[in-house]
Amino acid sequence: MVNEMKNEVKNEMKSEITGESKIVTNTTEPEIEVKTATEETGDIIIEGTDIVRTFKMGEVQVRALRGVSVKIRRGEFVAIMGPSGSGKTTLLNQLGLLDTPNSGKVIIDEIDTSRMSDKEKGKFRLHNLGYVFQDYALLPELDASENVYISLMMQGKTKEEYEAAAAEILKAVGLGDRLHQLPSKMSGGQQQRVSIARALAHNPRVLFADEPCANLDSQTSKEVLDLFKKFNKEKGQTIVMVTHEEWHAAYADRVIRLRDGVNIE
Ligand SMILES: Nc1ncnc2c1ncn2[C@@H]1O[C@H](COP(=O)(O)OP(=O)(O)OP(=O)(O)O)[C@@H](O)[C@H]1O
Repeated sequence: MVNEMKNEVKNEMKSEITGESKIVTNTTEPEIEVKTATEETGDIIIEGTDIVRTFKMGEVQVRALRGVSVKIRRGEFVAIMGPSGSGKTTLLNQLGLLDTPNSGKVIIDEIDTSRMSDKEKGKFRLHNLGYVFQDYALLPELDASENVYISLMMQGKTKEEYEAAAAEILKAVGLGDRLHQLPSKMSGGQQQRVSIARALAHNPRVLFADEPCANLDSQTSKEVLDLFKKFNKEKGQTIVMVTHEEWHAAYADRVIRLRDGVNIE
């Protein structure tokens, strides 16, 4: 069953990665100012410099990012915040190598990713980065464990290794008793936990989360954010999370705020 799903998974991952399914209606041109990382010389894991991303929509050019520079330190929990259309997802996608900027650089762990081919980027993402999306992006035909270990299979781990790793991380997110449950039998919060387990199973250098609580009620959102905080504090997991909820900022060490031409920090 899992083997049969591999191609489908690859295609789904591809469309997730390319953002092909995203519907974009906002054609305004936001101006952006960013509360950039501090001048501290801590251990920088991500350095984005002068990132420009422009989208063409027919005759209209949407300048989503107008030269954004950010530094994120290893072990930091950073929230990217700002009003709708201010470029939060676009910035996350550049930092997470899900999209390519028109100009500017993204350096991850001293690796200049602008020199990578698409294939190299794909491999880098698979082995080094983890993603959580607002719609969970789980494969409905696979149970929790299979959803988690499919990317470990693709990385070439043995059956013993990937089954053990999936069980361990699902236990860590509080789903140790639901390894073989299908997503359709789970609540939204539980599905998001599976997707967090999937994102963390290979110990990524950075976890990227795009509005992970957008479809969850406040209590479940709190549980998901508590989980992020736990992995951040206990494992030193670097997390970059897009959110528009002000109360989520309290979970982050720092906020990168995008706003139409105004730095409100
Ligand atoms: N693929 C695309 N094609 C055309 N325009 C796009 C595309 N992606 C984003 N944009 C535009 O770029 C700008 C920034 O979009 P982005 O999704 O990054 O903002 P956001 O801050 O994440 O917004 P929201 O909070 O509503 O998700 C918007 O004007 C948006 O319409």
